[in-house]
Amino acid sequence: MANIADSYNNPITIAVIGGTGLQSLDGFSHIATLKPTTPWGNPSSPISILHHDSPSSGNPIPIAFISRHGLHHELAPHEVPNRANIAALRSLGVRTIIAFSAVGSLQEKIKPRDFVVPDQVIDRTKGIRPFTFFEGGMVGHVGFADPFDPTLAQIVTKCGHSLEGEGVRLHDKGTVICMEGPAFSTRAESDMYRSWGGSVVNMSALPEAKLAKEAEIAYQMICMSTDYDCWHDSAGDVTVEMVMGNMKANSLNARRFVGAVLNELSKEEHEDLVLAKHLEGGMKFSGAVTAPAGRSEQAKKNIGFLFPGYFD
Ligand SMILES: CSC[C@H]1O[C@H](OP(=O)(O)O)[C@H](O)[C@@H]1O
Ligand SMILES: Nc1ncnc2[nH]cnc12
Repeated sequence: MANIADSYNNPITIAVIGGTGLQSLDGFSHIATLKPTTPWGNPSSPISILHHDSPSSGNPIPIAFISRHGLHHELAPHEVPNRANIAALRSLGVRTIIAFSAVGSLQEKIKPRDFVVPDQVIDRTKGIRPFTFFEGGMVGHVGFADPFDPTLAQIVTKCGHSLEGEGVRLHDKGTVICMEGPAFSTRAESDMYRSWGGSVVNMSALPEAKLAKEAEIAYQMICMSTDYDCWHDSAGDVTVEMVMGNMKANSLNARRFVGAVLNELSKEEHEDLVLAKHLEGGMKFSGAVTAPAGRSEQAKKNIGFLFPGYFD
């Protein structure tokens, strides 16, 4: 086996966060394994740096990969260190994240193994997960009307559609209900989410998407339906076996989907998007409200890790 380095000296702009059943990304050269630490602790897993050969330039593009629930799925949804994950990725240079999630379907037309590129989210977490970088002496309010990045979404949906007919079915909009878990929903909750217009349900979209937004990172989740939760008359109530079974059966398509997105993002024409130029400076110029005299030393240190030099 080739030597895997423990450092990587060039900036890495694109990351993939893998969820249930997607704890690694095969088919890429594994160049380095990094173990960064942040003011918010350590990420869910060591960060694998993978080289992806850009089909347009032929040059290798580095991709950072984190396994959301740890290398062996040892972290429950409410235990995922989301702030450490996002801060560690940002500190490596990451400005674009493709996040993968196994979800329950709330609509008949979203069948198990279908993919959904959501454009909205409803928060049903219970406030027990740390959900912001801006606290303890530095207040900030980020716009969250579009929780996912609309331009990145266009690229992701185009890539997904290009795989259709090869076993991939894609829905290019949808509302994710992010529930607390780890227990699955009651039938009354599942019916309520359907009445709200929810498309799919998971336990991971938040605060991940919110923290990425605060960190000025373009973020899009790709969901793969694994079950009909517990509202469906004949499909049977969701179980872990159902989720894992469908994830495993369709993992090749999930990996092909992610690979197609990485191929597209590595094109020069997307350079500004991948660097999230459209988000750059948002927190500095309009997000943070605390006047210099009110900022605590600790908050300055923490926010300085995320945005070196922004608030000096
Ligand atoms: C194992 S079933 C519930 C679990 O699956 C999803 O994980 P992820 O979003 O990381 O793919 C869901 O959000 C729950 O955490
Ligand atoms: N039914 C469900 N509810 C919440 N998270 C899920 N992940 C996969 N299926 C799910």
